[in-house]
Amino acid sequence: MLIKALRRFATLNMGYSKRAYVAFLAGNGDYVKGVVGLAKGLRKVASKYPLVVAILPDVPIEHREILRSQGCIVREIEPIKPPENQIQFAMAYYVINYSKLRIWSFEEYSKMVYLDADIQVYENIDHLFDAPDGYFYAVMDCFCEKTWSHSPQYSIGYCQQCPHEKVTWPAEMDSPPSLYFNAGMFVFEPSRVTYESLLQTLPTTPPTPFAEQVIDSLVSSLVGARTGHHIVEGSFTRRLKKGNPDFLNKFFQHVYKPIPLVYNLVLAMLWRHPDNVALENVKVVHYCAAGSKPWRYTGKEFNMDREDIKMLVTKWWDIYNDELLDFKAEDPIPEGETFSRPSINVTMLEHKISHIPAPSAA
Ligand SMILES: O=c1ccn([C@@H]2O[C@H](COP(=O)(O)OP(=O)(O)O[C@H]3O[C@H](CO)[C@H](O)[C@H](O)[C@H]3O)[C@@H](O)[C@H]2O)c(=O)[nH]1
Ligand SMILES: O[C@H]1[C@H](O)[C@@H](O)[C@H](O)[C@@H](O)[C@H]1O
Ligand SMILES: [Mn+2]
Repeated sequence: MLIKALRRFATLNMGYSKRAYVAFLAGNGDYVKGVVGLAKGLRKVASKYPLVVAILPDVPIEHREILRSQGCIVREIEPIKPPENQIQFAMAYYVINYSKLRIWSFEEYSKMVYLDADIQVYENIDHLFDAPDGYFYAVMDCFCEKTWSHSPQYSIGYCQQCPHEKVTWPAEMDSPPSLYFNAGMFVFEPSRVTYESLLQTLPTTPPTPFAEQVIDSLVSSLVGARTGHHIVEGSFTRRLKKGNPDFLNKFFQHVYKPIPLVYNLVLAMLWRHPDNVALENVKVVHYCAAGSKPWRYTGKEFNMDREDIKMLVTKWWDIYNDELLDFKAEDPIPEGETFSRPSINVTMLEHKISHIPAPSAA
């Protein structure tokens, strides 16, 4: 009896101590290449933890097989369809991203690092798992690109990456918006309670254009600052003027801890805030700028002919094409991954990641 109970405790405890990276894949398009590249990249930097891929039912069997053959743990998830009012506001392209919320239900893992399929990891980041529990860690976003033209931040030229030197937040617009993270990479703790709360909060959350991560053409006309359109006052427009955060940003607002941008280099930082970026220190690159997905890269889009971009695209392909990085039968079976104790001192890590990076120290 006692032995049985102890065994059960040990199993539960082992389950609790599991850690993994997690990516998200939808559709039958070419994003599967991104996930394959990511799996190989994580192998190259000798990550100790497996890559779980949360896939929607529309991912074809052949793509699932490719992922398994690359050592990924494939987990099908049910799509999450946001309420109608949110679909009409969110950019269609991002609507599938609500399904990402399912990863909070992966409770057999105590901590996970989410990575978009258009991310590559160039240096080992396993130490992120040792960050103190109870927070949501991610990198602060940049508001300078056209994709942000719907936002009040963009309309007045304000960016949290250089809040003081360029534009200050106008007093008539209340307090400045809270820190906003890019949801392409984050460290989180799966939990049923959080998961249920996320799903329950979703229908009551005001619609936003970056879907799970705010606002579209109607909204930008409501904001009106740039277009000169009439602003209809109301609680909705007041929220917009403050910078209505997208769903995850709003949900985790009070536990969000910014980490240095080396953990998620949003490519536009290279031309929007070059002083903040020391490319040689960057560990994780997010190919999110228009035209930068390595598997679709042509070099023709705006800024895509830059030398640093060409170098980063080549670097991605080198990993993707490297057969030595393919998963081999003798490689450890990822499902068994657990950990025993933190590999680095937690206090050191806390110090390392809990500050907002100074512009020159990125
Ligand atoms: O056809 C597709 C399109 C997207 N995706 C998945 O969805 C992710 C998000 O798409 P992109 O990477 O193309 O988009 P961005 O990087 O511009 O998106 C950012 O904003 C989004 C808002 O919904 C999400 O928060 C996303 O994680 C964040 O990085 C992809 O990485 C990929 O994992 C697919 O699997 N198939
Ligand atoms: O948060 C946003 C979002 O991820 C967009 O898709 C990307 O194009 C932007 O550059 C980024 O700031
Ligand atoms: Mn992305």
